[in-house]
Amino acid sequence: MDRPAYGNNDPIAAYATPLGESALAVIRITGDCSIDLCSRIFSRPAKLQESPGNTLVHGWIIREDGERIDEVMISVFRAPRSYTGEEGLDISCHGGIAAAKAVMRRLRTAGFRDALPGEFSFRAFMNGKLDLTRAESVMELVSAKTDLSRQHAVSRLSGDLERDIRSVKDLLVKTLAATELFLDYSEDDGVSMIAGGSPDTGFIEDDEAAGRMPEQQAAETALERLKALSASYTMETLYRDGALVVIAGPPNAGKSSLFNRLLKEDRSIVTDIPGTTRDWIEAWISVEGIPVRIVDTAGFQESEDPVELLGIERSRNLLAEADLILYLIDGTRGLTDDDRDFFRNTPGGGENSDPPETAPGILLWNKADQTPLPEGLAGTGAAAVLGISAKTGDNIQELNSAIARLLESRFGGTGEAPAAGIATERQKTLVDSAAASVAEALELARGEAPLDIIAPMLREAVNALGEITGDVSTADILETMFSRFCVGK
Ligand SMILES: Nc1nc2c(ncn2[C@@H]2O[C@H](COP(=O)(O)OP(=O)(O)OP(=O)(O)O)[C@@H](O)[C@H]2O)c(=O)[nH]1
Ligand SMILES: [Mg+2]
Repeated sequence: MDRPAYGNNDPIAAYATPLGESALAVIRITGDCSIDLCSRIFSRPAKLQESPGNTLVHGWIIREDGERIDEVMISVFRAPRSYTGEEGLDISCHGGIAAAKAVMRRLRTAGFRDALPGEFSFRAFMNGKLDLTRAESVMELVSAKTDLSRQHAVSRLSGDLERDIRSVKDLLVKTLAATELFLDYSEDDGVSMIAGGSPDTGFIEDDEAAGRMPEQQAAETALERLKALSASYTMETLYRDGALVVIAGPPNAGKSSLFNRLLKEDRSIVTDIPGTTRDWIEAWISVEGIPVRIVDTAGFQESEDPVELLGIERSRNLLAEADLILYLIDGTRGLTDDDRDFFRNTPGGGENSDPPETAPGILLWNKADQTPLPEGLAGTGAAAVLGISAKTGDNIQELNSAIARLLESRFGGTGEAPAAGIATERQKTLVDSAAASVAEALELARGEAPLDIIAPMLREAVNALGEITGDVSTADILETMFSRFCVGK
């Protein structure tokens, strides 16, 4: 395979921690002769050169004239027992911009070049330390927003997805091998090359009736598993990217109070003056492990004030983008015609809204501490109705569960505990392409098409799956993928 423009095993260096005031900063280096090169700018060169892998060495990074730059601890890694599979060092220097930059400058003069984005993981892949699904999960882990998204990324990093993909691939290889073997015999002996063959060729066992290909059951199982993997993608995007949940409703209903309650922080201004919130305000929260971008909006009301009107218009625009709407009413005032109209006319309002795929809405009867939710409040078209108190926190736990369940079902969840599935657009495209090829192969077999037309479809599917793990990959694909990583990873 051609190597991408990432180059060879040059000694490279990168900040592994953000540049800023902190106790420590870590600079990673890897590549040919990196230990030797680093020892030339280190106060104890012999000690560093002799250090076995997975040990720590204390000393100073020094200038050419011997002046000390910073006191550091160096973790030594020897090939192949390192993240990249090459020899390398993690230099822990003092935190703060000046110290880390000075060490980095010194490394450049010693012969290290700055690493490109993803270059460390790229080398790990090239040296067989990670397959592509694991390499991708490294970035997912770095950007995980909640504990659950971290768990899913860790599962992929541990190889769960890789194993799953490889086992589906094995099923297809079984069908492909049997099909090709059958083709080889057919060519030699001039027997039927139609799927399933004809019973009198003697090549087809009794259980392989016409309209079937050899080892067809394996291909059928593979197709089912590919479909399930493809369906897992939307749920994974929910855990990875999160969802937009908008709090809307009439003025003074308690929207900002609810926003603060969900955030567990007094962020949005609360007063008893209707029209307090004029522009929307947002924050990220975790709702049962789902990252949620929650937005507090201006209450809908007639107004002459151009600023308030703009705020209301922005609120309405946000509703169109929302994945879920929390429509809050003031229970002490009860449900008004305007509230019913909201569920009838607004995108997101009710099952019969048009278009139907817009967000569901939960009707929240707030201030239930003063006026409890009346029984049998029906006919609103809301996906759920709950009495809550933003002030006392009553029923907020139930609200969190309702939000999580509705988001999961909107993102294709089945109600079962989520298992880690496919996580990137790249994986999804390849899984879909493999599924399409297998489906076509099965369709052709059912139509008793010749096996020499079917075999290439199976091969395409096997190749697509190989591309997911990186067994089959081109320089272009690798370059595009790793360049999305951050520097130092
Ligand atoms: N009793 C009671 N009062 C509440 C509750 N939630 C909010 N309030 C009060 O209702 C008033 C309005 O609350 P806000 O949170 O500012 O309402 P809002 O919907 O953001 O109002 P606007 O920004 O003006 O649209 C405040 O005086 C709150 O203290 C509740 O659950 N129970
Ligand atoms: Mg408000």
